[in-house]
Amino acid sequence: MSMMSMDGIPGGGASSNGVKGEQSFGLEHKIFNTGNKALPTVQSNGSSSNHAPIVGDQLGVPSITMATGGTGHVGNVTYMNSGMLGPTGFMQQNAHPSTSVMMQQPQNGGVSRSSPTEMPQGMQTMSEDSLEMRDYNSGVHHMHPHQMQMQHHMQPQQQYNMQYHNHQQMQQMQHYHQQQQQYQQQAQHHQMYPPQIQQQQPQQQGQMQQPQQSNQQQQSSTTLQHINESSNLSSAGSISDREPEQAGGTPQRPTAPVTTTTTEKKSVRKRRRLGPNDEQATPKQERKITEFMKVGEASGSNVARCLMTEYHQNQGSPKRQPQQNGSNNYEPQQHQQQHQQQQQQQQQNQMNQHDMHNSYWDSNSNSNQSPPGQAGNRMVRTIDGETQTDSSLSQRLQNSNQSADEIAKRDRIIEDYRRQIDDMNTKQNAERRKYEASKETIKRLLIEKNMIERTALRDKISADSPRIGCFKTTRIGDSFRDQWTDGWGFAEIEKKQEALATEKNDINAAATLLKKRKPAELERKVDRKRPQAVSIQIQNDSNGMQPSTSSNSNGDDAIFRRPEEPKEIPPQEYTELEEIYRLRKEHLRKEETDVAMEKERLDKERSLHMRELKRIANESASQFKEHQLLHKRYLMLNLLGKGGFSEVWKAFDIDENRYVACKIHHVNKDWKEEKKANYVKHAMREKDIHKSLDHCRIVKQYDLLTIDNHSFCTVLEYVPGNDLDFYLKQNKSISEKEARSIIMQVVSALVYLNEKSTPIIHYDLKPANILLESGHTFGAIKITDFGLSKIMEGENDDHDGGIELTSQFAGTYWYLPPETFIVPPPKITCKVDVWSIGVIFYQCIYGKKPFGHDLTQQKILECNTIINAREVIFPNKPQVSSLAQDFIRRCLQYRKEDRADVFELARHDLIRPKLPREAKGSVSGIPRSPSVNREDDNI
Ligand SMILES: Nc1ncnc2c1ncn2[C@@H]1O[C@H](COP(=O)(O)OP(=O)(O)OP(=O)(O)O)[C@@H](O)[C@H]1O
Repeated sequence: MSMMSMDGIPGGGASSNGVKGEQSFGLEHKIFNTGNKALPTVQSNGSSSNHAPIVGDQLGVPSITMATGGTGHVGNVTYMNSGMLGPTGFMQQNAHPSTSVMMQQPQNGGVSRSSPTEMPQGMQTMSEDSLEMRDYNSGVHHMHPHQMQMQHHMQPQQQYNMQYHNHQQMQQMQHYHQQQQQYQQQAQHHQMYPPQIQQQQPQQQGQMQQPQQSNQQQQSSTTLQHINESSNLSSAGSISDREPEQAGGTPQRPTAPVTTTTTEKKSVRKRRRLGPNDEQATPKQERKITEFMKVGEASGSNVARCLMTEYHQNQGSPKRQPQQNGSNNYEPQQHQQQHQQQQQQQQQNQMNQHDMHNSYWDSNSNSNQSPPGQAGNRMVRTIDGETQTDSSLSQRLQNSNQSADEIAKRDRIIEDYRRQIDDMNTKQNAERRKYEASKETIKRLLIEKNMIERTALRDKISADSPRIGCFKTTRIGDSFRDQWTDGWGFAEIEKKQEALATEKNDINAAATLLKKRKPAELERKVDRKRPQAVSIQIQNDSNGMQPSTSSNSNGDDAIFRRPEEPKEIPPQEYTELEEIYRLRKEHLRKEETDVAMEKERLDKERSLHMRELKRIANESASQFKEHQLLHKRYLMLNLLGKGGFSEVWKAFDIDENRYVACKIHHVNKDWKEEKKANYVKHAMREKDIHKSLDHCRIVKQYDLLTIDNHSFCTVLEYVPGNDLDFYLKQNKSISEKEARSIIMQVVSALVYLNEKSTPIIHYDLKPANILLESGHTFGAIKITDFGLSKIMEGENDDHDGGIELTSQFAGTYWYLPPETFIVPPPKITCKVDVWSIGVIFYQCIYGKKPFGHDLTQQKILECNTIINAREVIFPNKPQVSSLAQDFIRRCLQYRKEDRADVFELARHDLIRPKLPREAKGSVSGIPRSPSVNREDDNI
């Protein structure tokens, strides 16, 4: 935290009403900047030589501490948080964080009481002579920032030195007096020149101010001319180290010229920075100046501003200029107004002074009595020996000049900042335009891509329809219905199958006949033990003797006669034919398998095709088919599916650059209000529950939007693959390993739901709500659809406890446990989901549901199928491990009290993490499932 302080700034002598500053006062202003607001507090304590407290703001912005003082009295003005314009109208300035500035302006030889011991160590060590850099042509000080910074550190040293060399300075005053008389004449001449500094802001002065301006220009010109002509300050003055109470109203005048020694030169060099009014301060007048300062707070006194301006001139980087109300906004116009006011007040003051030209800067003087001052910081002071007013006026002129420089400099800096801000705004706007344009481009490309995909899909559907089939609207009774009609693909397969069947029959027949014509020797070889009668029969057959079917055989009966038995063929021929028929049968079997597989593929294609046709029909009927942009963010791409009261769209989140699934809930306009309210209630509950969930096996819910009076949308994580239901419809069943992998993940999600402070029952676990990320069953899954889920709020989730089942008979019956069908329903627990897991596992492995597989929901209800589902029966095929069967059995326990809970499932040997053999049963405190023998695990 840095601090800047100005000690010894004259307070009373420079008052705007012309009262000479003989007062001693202590004044402390503090502005505690809280964010953008500076809260001024004014303390007038009358203390002398009060160094401003080192106060810093917590925001790392330098605080400015200014101390104004009369003779030996210092009024401290502390501004915190880098305000540039304090409550008194003083201009404040940011300091470099490492910069501390102490400026003194002894008043008419008065000496600040700042003691060396009070100075920070670093402030006492700087050389003072090397830092001034003046532009003699312009009369304006230009200092390298580094030099300015060094000056800041130098001032306390000067102050210190002045206190110890006042007596030498007194001796020099006589000499200065003589010089000043010459300078007065020159100054009167220079007064006539227009000030350069005024030319910097001519346009900012109003028309009404023109007369004052010209006057002011004269004043400034004087100062500037002095600066032009003075490289070193010729100063003399009544610099006194008297204590305030000793200081009289009139400063002591030097009595005789004194030859300046080297030591004296140094001392003069040190003291030249004392303010002109230091000695004039008296306790009596302190009150007045205090009042002035108070007035200055309101009006922004000229003197205070001059002092502050001088102070600011020593600062390297004016940055923020708070308004008088304390805000830290950049206000160059405010600067200019202040500048104008300042100039006017200066003119007023200067007009009241009759002998104001007693001092000037002698650019050509190399007088040793005028030590080279530091630019900006050095208070060049000449004293005419007659009045203190002259020197203070001269000082004020200089201050005014410096103030004008500083203001102009600040204006330039502010202008720079403004330009930078404008540039940044322009860049930002350009970036924003680019961003918007890229969003538009992404949107356009996505729509284009989607249109291409849609077209391709529709083309494919159209092309596939004749082969696979399509829905045809047919009249059934009074109504029309879409009925499925298979395409030629199925007919072809049928034909193939028929052809194969015919061929198979032919081969079988031929093979049978061949057997009958089997040569006897082959027969004998094959079956030597064959009974004689059979042998004779064969011989008869081979001789063409037909057994008579009727005793009465005549020509008319010939057509009814049994065909003659084929004659025996030679063994070679028989063997060849037999081989041919056998091979043909084998081939037929292969062909039959191929056709069966083709048929299966076609069936899958058909279910996909049917789903796609339905989807396209729903998509075409949807109000979102035209790539709507919901909430200027979610670009609707294509319909994923339609549920009971909702449709799920694949969308692209333009803000987050990701695909999402937008589930749009529609409230039917024709519903009764009660039903609407109930639906919305459920949807809201789904949203609330889902929103709180964050698990890798649960689809995330990102957002909820209202679309119109009848629909709203939940934005969900998009899962690219199909759901398990569709997969099972396509593949009938999956392997136990794959099923176990899916169940393991579902259990993991359920454990998460049950570990929450208020456990959640999903209540609608089924293959359709298990999404397969990769589209197949050997990848990750995510569960979704919390539309029927329930929170176990305030309920005890033990075996006997549970929550009321408020929505009985909602859900999918094949997957719901018996207790949900009992009327009235008992309390339900998370074991509802455990039952569902058992059904899903069973269905995955065996390709059918354990209870009511072929029944409709309605039938299940009517037949009390689930209420009677007391025991699960496992088919012989496919072979399933006893572990898996045990797992299913634990899930499908009829009584919920006997059923495993989610945590027990997680501990089941089938799915629990496999640990090293030696650690089994002891790690993580998970006991082995007692009813299962791991040796049986043959998965
Ligand atoms: N987050 C998602 N990512 C990808 N597809 C999804 C997502 N959520 C749902 N779907 C798909 O959208 C379709 C419709 O989903 P929805 O949940 O509405 O269907 P449902 O479960 O059959 O209907 P209901 O809600 O009436 O039970 C399904 O095919 C489902 O696979």
